[in-house]
Amino acid sequence: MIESNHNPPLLRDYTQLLQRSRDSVETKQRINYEQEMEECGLPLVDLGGLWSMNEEESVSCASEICKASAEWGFFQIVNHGISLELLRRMRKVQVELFKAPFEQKMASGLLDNSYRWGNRTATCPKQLSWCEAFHVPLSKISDETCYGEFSSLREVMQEYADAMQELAKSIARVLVMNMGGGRSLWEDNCNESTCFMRLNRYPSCPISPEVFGLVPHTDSDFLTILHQDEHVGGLQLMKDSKWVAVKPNPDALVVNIGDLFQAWSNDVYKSVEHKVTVNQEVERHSIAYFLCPSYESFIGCCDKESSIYRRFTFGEYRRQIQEDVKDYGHKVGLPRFLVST
Ligand SMILES: C=C1C[C@]23C[C@@]1(O)CC[C@H]2[C@@]12CC[C@H](O)[C@@](C)(C(=O)O1)[C@H]2[C@@H]3C(=O)O
Ligand SMILES: O=C(O)CCC(=O)C(=O)O
Ligand SMILES: [Fe+2]
Repeated sequence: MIESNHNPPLLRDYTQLLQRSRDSVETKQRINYEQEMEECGLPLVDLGGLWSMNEEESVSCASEICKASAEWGFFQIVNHGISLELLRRMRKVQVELFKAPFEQKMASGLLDNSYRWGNRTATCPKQLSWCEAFHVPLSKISDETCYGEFSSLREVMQEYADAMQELAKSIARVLVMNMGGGRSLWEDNCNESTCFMRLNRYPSCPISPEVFGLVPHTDSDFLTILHQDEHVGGLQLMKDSKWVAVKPNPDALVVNIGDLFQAWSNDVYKSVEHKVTVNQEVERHSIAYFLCPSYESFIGCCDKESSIYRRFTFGEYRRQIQEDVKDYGHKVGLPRFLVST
């Protein structure tokens, strides 16, 4: 593939590393495995029940959310209250943004300098991500100076972030109440300035399935709401020690539990590993909204007596991840914070 001037130079930068390991058994096994993947339907929750005045309906909807969070760590939601018109408008500006020349995305300070691409610190092919992203702190979304010539982005980003914030909080409230928790955990610590929004683009990839779109990871937040591409699949998650692919549902958003809810619930809710594969012919877009607390917030456990994780702040957690990515090429995550280690 000739890398057009809006694509990051992924192939050029990855070539050496790939050539060195092309013949390895590990790479060959991984490629065979990817080609055999089947699609699955995630638990589907109709959020209509949650907004309903009928108590039986709202109790049953809440219990579906909690069951899926404990058994899958992932579910899809319909009737979520976010208009299709807003989702499409946001997707349209996202597509336009990524069409900007690579140099401009890299160097013009766009969206608080939040542009990232690939993983050039990787030491083996399984650490390579074939993607570019803007990982934007919500505190910067209203700041006009972040947008440069993309000033029309601001209004829709703000509208999208506000809508996602409300939705994420409604789901988090259900999960907290189910464990008998009060409002203190996140109502006071997560707000419109502590969360993140990540705009992802996975360019078509001539060497798929040799590299991932996004390497296997768990999210480092309370929960994530994902608006994935309506037609192009690629998201896979771990279920019963096997990778399963998520079939795109144009009417649904995908919700997944992050590390912080797993820690807070003492492993009742599961922060499940997921990854993205790439496609030889078509590109894929997605937007993730991460519900996060402020860096100073302590992530305790709802049951302080029997907590399996030590208390830590979100800032401490993020720093440890960055250190581990630097030292080992990947995130270690919650196991680092177990009381017994
Ligand atoms: C190299 C890495 C950065 C990352 C953790 C990881 O080991 C693998 C995936 C990355 C990711 C993607 C989703 C989220 O944006 C993120 C915060 C996460 O939890 O996993 C990032 C991590 C990061 O940027 O620190
Ligand atoms: O693009 C996707 O489907 C998933 C993205 C993701 O996992 C993330 O941004 O954390
Ligand atoms: Fe993720």
